[in-house]
Amino acid sequence: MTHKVYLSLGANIGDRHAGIAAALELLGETVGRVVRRSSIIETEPWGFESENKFLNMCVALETDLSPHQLLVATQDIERRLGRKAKSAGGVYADRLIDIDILLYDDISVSTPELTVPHPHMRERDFVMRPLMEIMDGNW
Ligand SMILES: Nc1ncnc2c1ncn2[C@@H]1O[C@H](COP(=O)(O)OP(=O)(O)OP(=O)(O)O)[C@@H](O)[C@H]1O
Ligand SMILES: Nc1nc2c(c(=O)[nH]1)N=C(CO)CN2
Repeated sequence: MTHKVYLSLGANIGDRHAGIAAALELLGETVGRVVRRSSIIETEPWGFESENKFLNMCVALETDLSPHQLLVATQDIERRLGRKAKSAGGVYADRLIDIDILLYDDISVSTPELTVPHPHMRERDFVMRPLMEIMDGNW
């Protein structure tokens, strides 16, 4: 059974374009087919102070993974690309790559590890601008 998912990608340190390109490649290998990708935008850090601007984009994929399998896969990609610490308690930090699960079909998930739709997506311009570019009106 194939599911449609929307992800947000962000990077604000290192070679940001290379980080995003590597994440897209690994998503294609381990998650599923990338069916749409937004343009890449440069954005000011949101929710924390840093002099390092982000590159952000959104992608739509078709996947056979369950929501939790998808979270494990995206976190594995973050680790493989050198991301060290996870955020805790809403305190953000610079990151080589961040992959957030925005939407998974039309379902809601609410577990300690995973909340879908992503709880902060609507208030984040760096998510909504690229997402609107690639949404096909089914949400
Ligand atoms: N929809 C989701 N997508 C990705 N991670 C999620 C989601 N819902 C809950 N999480 C949890 O959030 C934890 C923190 O993830 P991370 O460090 O990437 O947060 P963040 O991206 O800095 O902050 P935010 O969650 O506000 O975007 C993860 O370990 C994961 O279990
Ligand atoms: N501009 C921008 N700001 C952020 C971002 C991000 O991807 N882009 N991610 C965060 C934690 O998920 C916190 N702040």
